[in-house]
Amino acid sequence: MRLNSSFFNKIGKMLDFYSQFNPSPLSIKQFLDFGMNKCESKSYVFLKKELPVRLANIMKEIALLPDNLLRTPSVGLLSNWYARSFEEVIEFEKTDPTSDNLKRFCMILSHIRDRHADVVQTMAQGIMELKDSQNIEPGMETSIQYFLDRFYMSRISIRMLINQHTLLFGEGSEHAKHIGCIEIDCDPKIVVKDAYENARWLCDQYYYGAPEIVVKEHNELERGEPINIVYVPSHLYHILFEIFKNAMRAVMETHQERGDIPPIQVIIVKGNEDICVKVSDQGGGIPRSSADQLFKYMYSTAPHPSKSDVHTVPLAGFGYGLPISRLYARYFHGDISLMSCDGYGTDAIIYMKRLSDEANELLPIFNKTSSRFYNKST
Ligand SMILES: O=C(O)CCCOc1c(F)cc(-c2c(C(=O)NCc3ccc(C(=O)O)cc3)noc2-c2cc(Cl)c(O)cc2O)cc1F
Repeated sequence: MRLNSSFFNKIGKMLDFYSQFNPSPLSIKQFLDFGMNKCESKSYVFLKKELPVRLANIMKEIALLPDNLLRTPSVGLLSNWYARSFEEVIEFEKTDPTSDNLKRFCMILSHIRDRHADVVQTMAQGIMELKDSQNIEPGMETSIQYFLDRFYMSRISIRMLINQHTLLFGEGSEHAKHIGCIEIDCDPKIVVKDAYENARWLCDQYYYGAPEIVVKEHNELERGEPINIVYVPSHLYHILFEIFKNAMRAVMETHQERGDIPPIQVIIVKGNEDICVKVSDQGGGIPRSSADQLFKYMYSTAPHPSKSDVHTVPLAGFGYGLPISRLYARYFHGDISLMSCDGYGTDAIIYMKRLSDEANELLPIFNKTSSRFYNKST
C-alpha cells in the first residue's frame, strides 16, 4: 500500500506534536514493579502516549538523513513501516481502556512487532545501496554511525515496551520467574552455555571443529554463592552469541592447521556495582589501531553476505553483530569493552548493572542538539 502525501501531511502534524516530548526511560526495577502488580489499563494509558513519543522521536531523525540515503528503496520501505505503525498507535490516543480497545491494542502491538522484524537488515541493505551508488566520505560515515546507534537503540526500546505488554497481557502463557521478558534470577552461566553451544554448532559446520569452553565464577559479594542477575536473558544471549562467534572465528582462523585448539575462557564476576562476563580467547588478536573498527557498522573482515552467503559463511553476518550487541549492553546502562593483544588473543568484557534500580533504559532523544549533527535544516 503506497502512502500518499496527504497521509504524510496528516501524520506530519502528529509527528511534530509527539516529537516535542522526550521519551520516558524505565528501569528494570520499574518494569518489574509494574509487572508484579500488573494492570492492563495502566499499561495501555502509558503506552498509547509513550510509543508514539518514541516512534516520533526517531522518525524525525530518519527524516534528517542525507537525501541519497533517504531515497534508497530500503529506507523508503522501512520509513513506510514506521509511518503506518505510528498512525496505528495514535488511533488509540483519545480512547478509553475498554475491553475491546485493550484487546485490539494488544493485537496492533503484535502486528507492529512483526512488521518491523526485518528493520535491521533492511537498514543495512539501505546503507549498502548507498555505498554501492557512491563513495561515503568520512564525515558521512560518522553521521551514519551516530544515527544507526540511536536508530537501533530506539528499536530495542520500542520492542522492549511492546514485548512486556504483549507478554503480560497477551494470550501467551506465563513463565515461572519471568516478568514479561525479564528473568528475576537469571543465571548468566546458563546463558553462557546456551550461546556457546549454538555458536559452536555453527563453527563446527564451517571449520569441522571448535574451541572448548572453560567457565569460572567469582562472587565477590557472597563468596562461593551462585551468581544471579535480574535481566533480560534474550539480550544477554544476543551479546554472548555474537562474541562467541567472533572468538571462535579468530581461534579457528589462527589454529586451523595446528591440532591444539586453545579453549575459550569465561569468568563471571559479581562485584558491588557490576556483574561482568569476560570472554577470553587466544585467536591471535587484532591490532590496537584496528580494534575500534569492530564497533563500526561498515566494518567487517568478512565479505558482505549476499542472501546465499549467510548460510555458507555462518560466523559472519552484515558486520552489525558487535555494534548492536554493544547497544543491548548499553540499553540498561551496561557496556561491552574489547581488549585485544595483537599476536595473542582478545578479551571481551560485558558489563551489566547489579542493581535493577540502576539499570535504566538509555534512550536517544531527538532535539536541536541531535538535529545539528545531521547538518540539515529541520
Ligand atoms: O561479519 C560479521 O558480522 C563479523 C564481524 C566481526 O568479524 C571478526 C571476527 F569474527 C573476529 C575478529 C578478531 C580477530 C581477527 O580477525 N584478527 C585478524 C586481524 C588482523 C589484522 C586486522 C587489521 O589489521 O585490520 C584485522 C583482523 N582477532 O580477534 C578477533 C575478535 C574480535 C572480537 Cl569482537 C571478539 O569478541 C573476539 C575476537 O577474538 C575480527 C573480526 F572483524
